[in-house]
Amino acid sequence: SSWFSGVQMGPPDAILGITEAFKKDKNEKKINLGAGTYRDDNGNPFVLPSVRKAEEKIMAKKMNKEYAPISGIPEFTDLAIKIALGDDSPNLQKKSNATVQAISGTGSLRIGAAFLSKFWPGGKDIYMPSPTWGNHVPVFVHSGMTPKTYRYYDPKTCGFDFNGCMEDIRKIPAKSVILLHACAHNPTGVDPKPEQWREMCEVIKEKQLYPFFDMAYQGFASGNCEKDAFAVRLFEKEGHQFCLAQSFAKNMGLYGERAGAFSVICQDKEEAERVMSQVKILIRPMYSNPPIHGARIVTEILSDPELKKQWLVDVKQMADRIISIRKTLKDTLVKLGSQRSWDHITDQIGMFCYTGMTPENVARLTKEYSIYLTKDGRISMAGVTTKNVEHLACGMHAVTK
Ligand SMILES: Cc1ncc(COP(=O)(O)O)c(CN[C@](O)(C(=O)O)[C@@H](O)C(=O)O)c1O
Repeated sequence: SSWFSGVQMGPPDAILGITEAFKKDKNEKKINLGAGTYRDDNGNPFVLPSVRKAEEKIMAKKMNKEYAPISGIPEFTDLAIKIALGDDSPNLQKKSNATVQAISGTGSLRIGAAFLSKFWPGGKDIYMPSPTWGNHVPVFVHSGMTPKTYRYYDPKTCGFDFNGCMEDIRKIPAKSVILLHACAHNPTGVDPKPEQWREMCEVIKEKQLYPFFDMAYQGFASGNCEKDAFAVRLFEKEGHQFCLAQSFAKNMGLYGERAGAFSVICQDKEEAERVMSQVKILIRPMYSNPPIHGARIVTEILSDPELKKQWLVDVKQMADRIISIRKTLKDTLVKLGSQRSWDHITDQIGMFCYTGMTPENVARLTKEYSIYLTKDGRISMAGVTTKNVEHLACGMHAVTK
């Protein structure tokens, strides 16, 4: 027998495996609503004009291919944390942030999980919203932390279970870590309202909990970077120390470039320097130093006022298409005579719509209509276009009436 005869075949990834199945389907009316990757109204991947311009500028500079520092390209990390916290951030003035470049959002979360697993002084439980992004659990489990949940989604309204959420947060033991989606919650598309964020901010401080923000959609949710960073900036203003995972995969369309950043907002500059030194010690044996091209693109865009202006147009264009196709989908379901309420399709925000469809509904949609989505009924709205929305609405109406 061979060395690895004991290795079992593992299941396909719940999200990325959908695309594999979609590719095998021969039906020309097939629709892929699985992975959270933006598509234009012709169903094609979208490279932002601001990204193309930034790449031209980078090529013209004929830069070398030297290693980046372990903590990444310094201009990139400065610009990344600045767009998150805003120009007048008190922590940026004090330089009390320890920010490293990471392998996109997943890599930021993974470094954060490894850091907290080793240095968090409290319990190693991390409280996540229920439901949360499928990959959150393995990222923290592989890093030695124990995932727990707090109520977040209300299946009755397909909206936010604010009361349940607050009740559960109040019960979390002091000095626990709580994971918060900064905007565009995945998979539900349900975000707290500003006044609800204020109450959550209060109770998280009162209960001495440590926020870990995952901000993978800044600018992509509402089309406005400031608006989408509301929760992170509120917590900073209210004096929380927290950590933050950022991704430029969606808001700059840099999926495969893997550009992201991980930050720990510390007490002061001296503490940030100690934390930074330990985060670098974690990174070095993981992948030594990060990829340079994506970080250079982000740096070009965020450091050049003209390119940044173009980017804000590009990201708002993506957000606006999602928002408008939500309305088209809902209106088409109503036009087809569906008796169900589909208000949540337009109430929810960001890449995803948590439709409320059951695994049986999903199985029929895939089998009978070649429509591919995750078993939990989540659809990536980016996969919906004016060309396929009719087919999608027909399928959704047929399986839910
Ligand atoms: C909340 C959240 N956090 C972090 C990430 C990581 O993203 P990246 O490492 O590419 O920067 C995603 C991406 N989630 C997906 O959009 C999704 O849920 O389909 C998809 O890209 C994925 O990897 O699953 C996410 O939705």
